[in-house]
Amino acid sequence: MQSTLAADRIGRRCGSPLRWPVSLNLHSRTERIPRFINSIKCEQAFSPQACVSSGFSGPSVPADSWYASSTPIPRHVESVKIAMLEGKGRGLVATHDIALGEVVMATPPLVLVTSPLRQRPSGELVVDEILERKLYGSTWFSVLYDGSSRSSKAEFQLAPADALGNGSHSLIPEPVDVPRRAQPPEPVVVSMSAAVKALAAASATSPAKKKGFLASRSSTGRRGKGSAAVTASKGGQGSAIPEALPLPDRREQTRLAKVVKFNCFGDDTEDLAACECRGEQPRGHIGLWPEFALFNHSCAPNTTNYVIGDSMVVRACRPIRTGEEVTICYLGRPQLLPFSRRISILSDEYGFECNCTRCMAEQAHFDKVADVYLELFEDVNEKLGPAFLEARAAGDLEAIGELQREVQSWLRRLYGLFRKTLLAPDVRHYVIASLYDAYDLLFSCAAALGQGEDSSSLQVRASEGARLSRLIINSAPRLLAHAILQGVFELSGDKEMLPR
Ligand SMILES: C[S@@+](CC[C@H](N)C(=O)[O-])C[C@H]1O[C@@H](n2cnc3c(N)ncnc32)[C@H](O)[C@@H]1O
Repeated sequence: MQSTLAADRIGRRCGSPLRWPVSLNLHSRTERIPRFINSIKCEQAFSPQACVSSGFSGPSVPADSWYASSTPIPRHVESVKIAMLEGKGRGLVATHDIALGEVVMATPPLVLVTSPLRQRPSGELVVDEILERKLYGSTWFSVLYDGSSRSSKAEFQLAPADALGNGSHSLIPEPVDVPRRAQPPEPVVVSMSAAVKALAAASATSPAKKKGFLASRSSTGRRGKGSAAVTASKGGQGSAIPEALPLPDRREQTRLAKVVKFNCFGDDTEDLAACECRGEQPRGHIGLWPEFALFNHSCAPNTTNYVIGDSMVVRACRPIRTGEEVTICYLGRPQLLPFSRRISILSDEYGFECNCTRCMAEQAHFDKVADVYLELFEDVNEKLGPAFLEARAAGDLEAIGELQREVQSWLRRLYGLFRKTLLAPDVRHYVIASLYDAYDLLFSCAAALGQGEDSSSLQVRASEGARLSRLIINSAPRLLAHAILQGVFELSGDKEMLPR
């Protein structure tokens, strides 16, 4: 969930694609968006209406208004309810059949720290805001997961949206036996300079805070990076929080920091297409959306999520049946890492062994292709990718051609193995998703060499897949491997991706 905190380290430790930001190697995300949207929807203008008619709208939420102006997004939590799930603590399950593209949840933050595009503020700022604004008085902090199994057993239910009025936000979970209604707290926005001052004052008077869980993780050097703004509720229980609420003791502060670590969500950008429609500048952000924090993880999730305005919006990316668990992916970009890397991140950073269908499928067949696959992955990210960037900067077309041939030969070897080992199609698709960087590199080589779209050469066929993948990444920054696969294999056709 705290992709911000994890991702910084993942890049260094695993040599993940974050080291070589493939998705930024040709254009920035913002620059690419209109280009790829145009390429797929040339018959439709890119407008709020186009968004709505192309599947952005959910039947139960009037989503068209979300994209027309920078109006607040109404809270929507009715499609899911809390359930106890074996081995996972609590999770969210569908209360009705959910269609592809339907809004599963739209929920406001308890606290949100924003920054300029492609800068993610540190999670420590979230902790600081919680302390500074006395948000620790919110009932949420007594029920959200804090790393202890006890916390994942706390029973409560989501307050119905209609009880709170249209456009208002509950920051209060409903205890199971004692239904409670609360007035929504008014959000406040403070400038970063105020937040930084408060931070300095608080750290001077409260040494304990520095020792908090996140404080010990400040080696990422992201704390306070760039200018940022903070949106927070005035108090987790609205006016119910007494002004004189004492600062939590050191132990409780450490626990609060853990709640932030396990439940915060951060990204480099908000949804670019939605921002364009709403006339807003996309921002980097990190925040705590308590209702959203109840989703468990899957490496092949059935939803995608992104921030519009200040709200976290979750949409189904495949049909979901009543009672089925609704999942998100905690990994962000590392979702395209090979299985062995993913499970170690989830275990190290999030404290659980992932046994989602994708991990199980890959685990069962992985040994058949593991060596070649991991070698290729390393080679592309550690050697060939950086070499391409260098060659392109130097205008060395010969070197680019050489790199292109090298990636092609890697892929031929791997596909040869696929054929020999009769890898199950679903596993093969998952493995190919993790080869996104290799395809992206082929596309980049082809583009740098000025190779045309009409050629039937491998690199151009591969580039189609890579372009589709990019399209999906751009329109849903929380990228989904299975969505990419759907795009690549259903639109291009599976065979098109095979080297000949
Ligand atoms: C943001 S919380 C999700 C909600 C949490 N299950 C609860 O009871 O509050 C993240 C934590 O949920 C658990 N979790 C999430 N996805 C899981 C999965 N696929 N398998 C096992 N545990 C999972 C892990 O303990 C993880 O650190």
